[in-house]
Parts: sequence; C-alpha cells; structure tokens
Amino acid sequence: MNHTPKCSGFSTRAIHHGYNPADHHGALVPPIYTSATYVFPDAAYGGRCFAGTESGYFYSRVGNPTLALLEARLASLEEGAGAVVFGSGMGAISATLWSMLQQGDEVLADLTLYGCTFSLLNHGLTHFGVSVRHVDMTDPQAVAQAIGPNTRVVYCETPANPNMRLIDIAAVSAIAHQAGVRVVVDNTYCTPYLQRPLTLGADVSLHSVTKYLGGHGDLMAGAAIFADPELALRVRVFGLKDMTGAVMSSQDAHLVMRGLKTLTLRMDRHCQSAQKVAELLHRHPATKHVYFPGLPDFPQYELAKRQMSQFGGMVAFELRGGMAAGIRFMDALQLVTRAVSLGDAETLAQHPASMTHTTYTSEERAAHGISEGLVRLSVGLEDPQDILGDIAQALDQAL
Ligand SMILES: CSC/C=C(/NCc1c(COP(=O)(O)O)cnc(C)c1O)C(=O)O
Repeated sequence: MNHTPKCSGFSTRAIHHGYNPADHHGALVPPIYTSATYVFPDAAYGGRCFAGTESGYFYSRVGNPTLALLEARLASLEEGAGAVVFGSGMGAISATLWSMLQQGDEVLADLTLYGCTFSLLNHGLTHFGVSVRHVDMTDPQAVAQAIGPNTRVVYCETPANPNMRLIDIAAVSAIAHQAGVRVVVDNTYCTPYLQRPLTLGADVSLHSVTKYLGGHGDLMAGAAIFADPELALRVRVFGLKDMTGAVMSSQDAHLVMRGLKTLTLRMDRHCQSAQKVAELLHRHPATKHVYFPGLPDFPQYELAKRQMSQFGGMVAFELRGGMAAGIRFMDALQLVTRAVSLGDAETLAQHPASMTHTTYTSEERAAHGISEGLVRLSVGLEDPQDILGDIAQALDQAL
C-alpha cells in the first residue's frame, strides 16, 4: 500500500514508497520477515499459490514481504513496471540472462564489462549453446551492423567498469528494438539517481546492490528492474526460483532500504569529490590519462551531460610510468583503501588488470580497452581534502 503521492520526488520515494506505518502497528521502519515459509488457510489456497493464481506469499525463494517492499521501491526509483532482488549482482545478471536466452541465441555485448560478467558470458553461457559477440557500442551504428538473425539481447554497462566508456542508451535501444532485440543495461555505476535506463528505452536495468545502493560495504545483493512486467515475472519464477536460487536475505533487504534513505545525499558527495579527484589527477605530471565523464576532454563528455544528471563517483587513470608506477601509487596510499568493490563510504583503489578483470587474458584486456596500468578509484565520503591529500602524496611517490 503506497501512501506517498505518486508525484513525490526521488528522495521522498526512496524513503517512503510502498510502505504505510498504519498497516504495521505504526512501526516507522518496515518489519523484517525472516520466515522461509507461509501458512495456507486451506489446501486449495496452497494449490492456487503454486498455480500462480493466488497472490499470497508461500515460500521466500519466490517472494517475501520485506523483499517485495524493496522491489516496489526500486521499481519506483528506476521508473520500471517490476523488480526482482537477488543475493548478489551476479545473481541478478545470471538469473536475468538465463531467463532471456536459449540455445542458438546470441548476446551482443559491449567491449568492456565487469570481469565476472565477461566470464559469465564467454566462459558460461557459451557452454550452453548461447553465442556471445562483443562490439564497440560507443558507436550505435556498429550495433546496427552487428545485430543478426539470432541476436536476442544487447548488453552493456554505462559507464563501463573499469574504463568509464559510455553507451548512448537511447540510440542503442532504438536500434535494438527496430530489430526486435531487448536491451539490458548494468546501471551499477550510476544508480537510478544519476541515470534511469528504462526511461531511455532499455528493457532491463541491473544493479550490483552491493555497491552504491547498499552504500556501506556491509552486504552483497543485486537487483533487476524491468519495463515489461511479464519479463519480471519470468525472471522471478524461472531465473530466480529455478535456475539460480540467488535469493536476497530479508535482513539484507532491510539494510538496502536503510541505504536507499541516504542515496541522494551520498551520491551528491561521491560526485563532488570524484570531480575534484579527477581534476587533481588531470593536472598532475605523473598521470598519462584520466577517464572521468565530468572532464571536458573526456571523449564522451557531451553524451555524459545528456545521459547522466551528475558524473558519478568512479575515476580511472593511467600513470606515465605504466603498471609499475600504478602499483607504486597504490602501495603509497595511506587513507585511500586498497580493496575491490565500489560505492562504499571508504575511498577504494584497485588495479583491474591484476584484480577485478583477471577473467580476461592479457590479450583480451588489450582488445577490450583495459590497460595493464589502469588504476580504478571509487571516491568515497571522507573529507575531500583528506582524499585529495592522500592521492597527491601517492602520485608524487609514483613519479
Ligand atoms: C570480485 S571483484 C568485486 C566486485 C566488483 N564489481 C561487481 C559488479 C557486479 C557483480 O556484483 P556482485 O555480485 O554484487 O559483486 C556487477 N556489475 C558491476 C558493474 C560490478 O562492478 C568490482 O570491484 O568491480
């Protein structure tokens, strides 16, 4: 029962959507339903639940009241028709793709993807008769030329992990839909606060909720938000229930809803500090390239301004001294934390070529735009001057 007016703003819906305390003894914070199973008032009711003709809860791998509230909230924020949450981002991605593809189908994927997504596609789905082709989707015409008779899904991340490449969602979606192909966008780097792929024509918006949406590095979770409610139902009853079982816990759903309450405040700070970090990197003599959508010399700066409301909290860069200098930089950091993942309160630094993107061979990394010397920063919520000071002293040592 949603007691907030439909026209409520983003932050209001992130805090209130889908929940009325009056329906729960006045409890301001939604209750956490930990029960795995639910009682049937009679046998016929139970039969209807399994037949899908009864909307009640019966088993938490299929549906749970706490998860349902989070799903309603995420669907509202992404402006979708339905959402399904999972125990991890990879759970969301795999359950969605298993539900959309079958033997003989083809996935057209952008050049640059998170390492485990690249592996799911090329080392997983291909073992079950799905073909995967990578194309440089920064050129929408390349997508148009690449779509073939068996293409069922176009898949991308924008900005892409780790090199920040942007994909024009509206242009790619228009091209894909002309050919009857669905578009899946991993929106982890932006969150619906900065970018809403479904409003630009995409069919699915995916998240590693582990990242910005949870926002505190203390949970693993995933989500998929759908333009088509029928696809949402198929992913729930096939991709989640049968193919993966990648269920989110109700405790984590509660923590995610707590994270959503401050999402806009946190993203504003992440974006402000990332802009300052990118500008510091850009003017420092040790750096060779900086990849940040908010820099005017970023190749897709105009698309970034059109497609994103702010430029995000992620920055990638290469040092003039290459990989060795990158490692020296990372090992010189004192406040910034050497760790994978992103979207945490803590500023994190990692080296994709030896960490998050080791599922690519070195030849594949070169072909997919992931240089051996690239360093990725997830700019956190510490005092900006402290972040900048630590990065500056580490850069001086990497010279
Ligand atoms: C072991 S590396 C740590 C994880 C990282 N990324 C995860 C990720 C996922 C998968 O999401 P989970 O299953 O919730 O981790 C999906 N989509 C994107 C754009 C992601 O960045 C990382 O540090 O880049």
